[in-house]
Amino acid sequence: MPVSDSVDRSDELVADRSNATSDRLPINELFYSLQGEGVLAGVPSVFVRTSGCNLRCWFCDSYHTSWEPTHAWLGLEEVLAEVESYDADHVVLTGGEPLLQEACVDLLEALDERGYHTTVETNGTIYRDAPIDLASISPKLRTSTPTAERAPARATDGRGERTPDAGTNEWADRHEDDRIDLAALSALIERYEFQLKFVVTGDDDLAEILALLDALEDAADAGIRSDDILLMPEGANRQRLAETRERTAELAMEHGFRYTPRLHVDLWNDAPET
Ligand SMILES: C[S@@+](CC[C@H](N)C(=O)[O-])C[C@H]1O[C@@H](n2cnc3c(N)ncnc32)[C@H](O)[C@@H]1O
Ligand SMILES: Nc1nc2[nH]cc(C(=O)O)c2c(=O)[nH]1
Ligand code: SF4
Ligand SMILES: [Mg+2]
Repeated sequence: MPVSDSVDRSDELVADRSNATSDRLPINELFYSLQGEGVLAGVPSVFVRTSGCNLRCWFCDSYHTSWEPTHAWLGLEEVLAEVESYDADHVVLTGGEPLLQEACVDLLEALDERGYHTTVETNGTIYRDAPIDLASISPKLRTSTPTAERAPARATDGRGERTPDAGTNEWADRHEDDRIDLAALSALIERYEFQLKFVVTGDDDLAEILALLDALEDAADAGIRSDDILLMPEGANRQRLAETRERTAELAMEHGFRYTPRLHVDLWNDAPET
């Protein structure tokens, strides 16, 4: 279900409380696929993708929810009806940053009441109290921060007009300031079953991952097992994944962490709604 029918200024999606507190959600896409990442990789799932993000990773594979957010505002009942039209037990709420949206709590409660297993894909900067079966947390490392050299990439099919420097200067500082929130991360891992899924661009990321895990273990009243930590190769398309996946797998083995593939990219490259 392609629902990207309008373009909002990103600030409005992050800051507009009147929308955020309504029972409507800015939906960028809603589709049925296989969970492509993490401990539930391979599980048939309905994906509900909200628009709007408080960060701007240069590599974001969901450009139209972050750098140039597009969406339709759908009521809770409309979202539920669409979800229920698929024969699936698992729902993945993602974005953009889904936990920006206050209405996501009502959606998660309604999904829980209907017996769905819910995964929330989040960058870990926002905590909300909701029936979440798996908090799939992907804290952003400093190599995610946009710079003049690392600007948002164009999809291989040429979708979207992506000017290489779109918003880079404005967002670089904001992204760097906001990407790690130890209090939010602690609250998430204390309250929910979780996985910590790090996007790996190269060897330099590991020192930061290890330091963050140390800081989080000190801050949170929850244990972190190596099984909870997943390294995922950076790559929005097959070509890029081919460059990053082998080294990411080696790093996972060196440190006793899990490796997660990006099954949907292997299967469908960077096609929308997959
Ligand atoms: C688009 S994000 C939406 C959820 C949330 N904003 C987040 O970042 O976790 C969904 C997942 O895709 C990952 N991701 C985004 N772009 C990627 C890329 N180029 N390569 C690998 N993973 C990527 C994110 O780290 C996250 O785990
Ligand atoms: N198939 C598939 N699996 C996914 N797992 C997490 C995704 C996301 O964008 O959050 C995602 C996605 O976009 N597609
Ligand atoms: S936090 Fe998630 S949605 Fe936001 S820019 Fe980064 S990868 Fe994209
Ligand atoms: Mg995705």
